[in-house]
Amino acid sequence: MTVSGQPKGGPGILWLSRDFRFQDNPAMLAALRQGPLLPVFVLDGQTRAQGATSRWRLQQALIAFDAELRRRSGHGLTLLEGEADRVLPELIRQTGAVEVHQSDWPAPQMRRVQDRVRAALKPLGATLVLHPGHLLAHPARVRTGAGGAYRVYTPFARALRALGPDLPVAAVGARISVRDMPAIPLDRLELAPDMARGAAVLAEHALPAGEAAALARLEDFLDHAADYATQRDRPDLDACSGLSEHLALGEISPRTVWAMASDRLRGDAGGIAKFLSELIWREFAWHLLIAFPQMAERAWRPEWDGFPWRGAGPDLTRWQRAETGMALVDAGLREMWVTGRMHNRVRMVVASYLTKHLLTDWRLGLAHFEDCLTDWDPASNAMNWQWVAGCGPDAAPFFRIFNPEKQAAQYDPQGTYRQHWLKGDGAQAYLRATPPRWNLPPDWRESGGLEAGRARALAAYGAFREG
Ligand SMILES: Cc1cc2nc3c(=O)[nH]c(=O)nc-3n(C[C@H](O)[C@H](O)[C@H](O)COP(=O)(O)OP(=O)(O)OC[C@H]3O[C@@H](n4cnc5c(N)ncnc54)[C@H](O)[C@@H]3O)c2cc1C
Repeated sequence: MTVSGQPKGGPGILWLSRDFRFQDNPAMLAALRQGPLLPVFVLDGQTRAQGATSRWRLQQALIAFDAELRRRSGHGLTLLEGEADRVLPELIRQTGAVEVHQSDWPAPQMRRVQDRVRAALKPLGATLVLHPGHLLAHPARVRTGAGGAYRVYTPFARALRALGPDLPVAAVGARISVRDMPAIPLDRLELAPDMARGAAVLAEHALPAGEAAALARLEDFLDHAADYATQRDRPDLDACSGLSEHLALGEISPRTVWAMASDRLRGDAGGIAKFLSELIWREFAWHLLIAFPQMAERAWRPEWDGFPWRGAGPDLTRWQRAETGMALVDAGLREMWVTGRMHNRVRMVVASYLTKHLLTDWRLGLAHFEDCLTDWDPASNAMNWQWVAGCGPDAAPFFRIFNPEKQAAQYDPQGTYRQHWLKGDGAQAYLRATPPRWNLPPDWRESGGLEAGRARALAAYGAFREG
């Protein structure tokens, strides 16, 4: 065993999977204490299994990180292909390093890879050292009185606030020493060749990637956060932070976001306080996923495993193609297809429509979001889908069925958002971005059926309850 933090003379291997940043990055600091930094990204099966859009966004994160690394050191990121439990031991043999440092991404798929890497490093006398960085607080800190996981947001949030999130660590220096290794050139990387919509459309509408963009976005949001609490549910306004994809990839740490937002709390009339409580929702999602790693596959409440969800079929296809005929639902799905983003309020309406009016299995909706979102996050996606479907912890009850028309009237009162995506420039962009084989009509068509869908959902729920 080696003691982390002691210089060994070899390079300090930093195995990146998320957390592409130079601020608040304990794993990078620890690797730098070993010697010159050797930052490695391993293009493995687990990465290729991600949805196409999040792979595309990951590529943007890698490019931005590599550019900043070159600015600070003159050398780039080492990109290698293969399974991490073969690639990393080989790197250990080549370099003589004895530790691999990683910022922990506590997703079940990464846990499996980490276990395999640990086993492969052991015969070489090398170790995998995991560092915090993806969450506000180390998961072991926030426990119930009995030492278990919370199941309800409010007591979880209270406990986290009482303990206080961990503090960010010092930023890495402006100049660092980086070890250059033969690697796949980043400009040859094509992480999402299978993306069903044109990457060009996504590139045109995507937000800038990288740590500098994340910090600028946060600063800008904090300058205008006063109205966040009252306007965050309005998809027609630009009231939200847009930070989720930066957080999903760790281009900024939640601890930095918390610290910078908390500094501005004084004098704020509730906007920033509400924003901090949303950040705790992200933390709660990870808390749940760590406690229940099957959260993306199985209902949190086991009794819901027997609910008669419908599988794939024409309803799902129409939903995926934004052809349901429900204005707010189709507008949201079009927004996601073109930009890789969807407003939170609209996500709830879209998910409710699929799982309730169309009685379709929430896992099919979750998979479509996973394929289409630039901010895909396994914890937030699974928690929210289960929340909407009614089968998760602290979930909205199944009989709470969002009415897309009422939601639209309340949250898009002038119809600007719907107009843009169904008839305006957004509609044109959407039609350009859809595969020709979908053969979509040029004009969006409205359809009815809300009441029938609601009645069918309630009847299915009633029969399910009666057993
Ligand atoms: C069905 C469904 C699926 C979702 N899938 C994802 C996903 O894959 N990835 C993802 O990051 N978010 C997901 N969300 C949560 C939420 O919609 C997005 O985090 C939010 O829209 C991001 O925009 P923003 O950064 O401007 O948010 P802001 O309103 O500015 O909120 C600030 C931050 O708080 C966190 N946050 C806000 N709302 C939620 C929430 N409901 N759950 C968890 N964290 C939240 C995010 O990190 C966000 O960046 C999902 C929501 C629903 C209803």
